[in-house]
Amino acid sequence: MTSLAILGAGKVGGETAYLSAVLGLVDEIVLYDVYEPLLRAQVLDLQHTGLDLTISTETKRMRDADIFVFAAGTPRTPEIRTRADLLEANVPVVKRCAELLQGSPRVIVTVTNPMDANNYGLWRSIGIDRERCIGFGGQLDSARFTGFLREAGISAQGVVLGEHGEHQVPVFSKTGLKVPVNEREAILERMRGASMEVISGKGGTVFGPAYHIAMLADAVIHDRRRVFPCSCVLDGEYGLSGCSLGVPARIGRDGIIEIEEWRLDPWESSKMAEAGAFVQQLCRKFDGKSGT
Ligand SMILES: NC(=O)C1=CN([C@@H]2O[C@H](COP(=O)(O)OP(=O)(O)OC[C@H]3O[C@@H](n4cnc5c(N)ncnc54)[C@H](O)[C@@H]3O)[C@@H](O)[C@H]2O)C=CC1
Ligand SMILES: O=C([O-])CC(=O)C(=O)O
Repeated sequence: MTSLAILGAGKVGGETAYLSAVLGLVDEIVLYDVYEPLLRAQVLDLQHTGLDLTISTETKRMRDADIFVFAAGTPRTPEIRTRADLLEANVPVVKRCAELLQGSPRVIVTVTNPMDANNYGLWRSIGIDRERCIGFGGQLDSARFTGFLREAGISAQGVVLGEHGEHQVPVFSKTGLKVPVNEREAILERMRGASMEVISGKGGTVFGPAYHIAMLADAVIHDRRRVFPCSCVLDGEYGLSGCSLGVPARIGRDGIIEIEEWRLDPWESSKMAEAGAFVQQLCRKFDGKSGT
């Protein structure tokens, strides 16, 4: 039996539960939200699909899940400029989540923003192996990057490392094409605003995150051992530590199997260093030192 636990049954948590059920990824979904009427409605709505699935709302069961998705907390509205601006609001939710997970599931996927800092915070607060904590966002940024490349007439699979936020690092060197710096900066600026266009129009990003979270869950559940751009707690990789940051990581049933160290060009390396310094400062919030 495969069990998926999701904390936060809102837009992303709810859609992830639905998609995982429809794709037949799991036998059991453990769903919880502090807002009881929403939780009840989401459970009923899932039950009304008629799919052969056990649905539980018992938080104790989350600790035994094969994969746990942390999607609880405050999302952005058009008034909240950056994901990092959500830190103060979501630190207490990270801490509550850590208390809930004491026994801890096999693999944890952090979605709640600012995702990189929160992934680091969960890892610090629960005290488990860093390989078991995966931060989600790089796949989504990479899909957006691929779309912008296509619009610029470049047919290549885009990969984005760095922060899931203003300090994204699109890896142009991987496309095999020479893209001048001014063109890189123009694409990067559009990438920074990509999700806000969706948030302004429909109140939040839903299909994109849910699809890619389900693909990540699939890699864990089926031990795919594929490389995903995702946020990992770093211990010297890319010259960084004291943070979780987007890097290429091979994902399997127990989480992160290995972090690949790609050769980045000078523009990418300097963006990666900036991203690291920025996220390190956010992560200090969880080290008991003042960060923001
Ligand atoms: N990493 C990524 O790529 C993405 C991250 N996000 C982030 O995911 C988070 C959730 O986004 P949405 O689903 O759109 O928000 P939402 O507001 O629709 O859902 C969040 C849910 O969390 C619940 N909640 C709050 N505190 C809780 C607690 N202590 N325990 C259990 N439930 C709690 C709320 O009642 C709410 O239902 C936000 O921080 C958002 O910024 C959203 C999209 C993509
Ligand atoms: O932009 C946001 O606040 C939600 C998010 O992380 C995304 O869709 O990439």
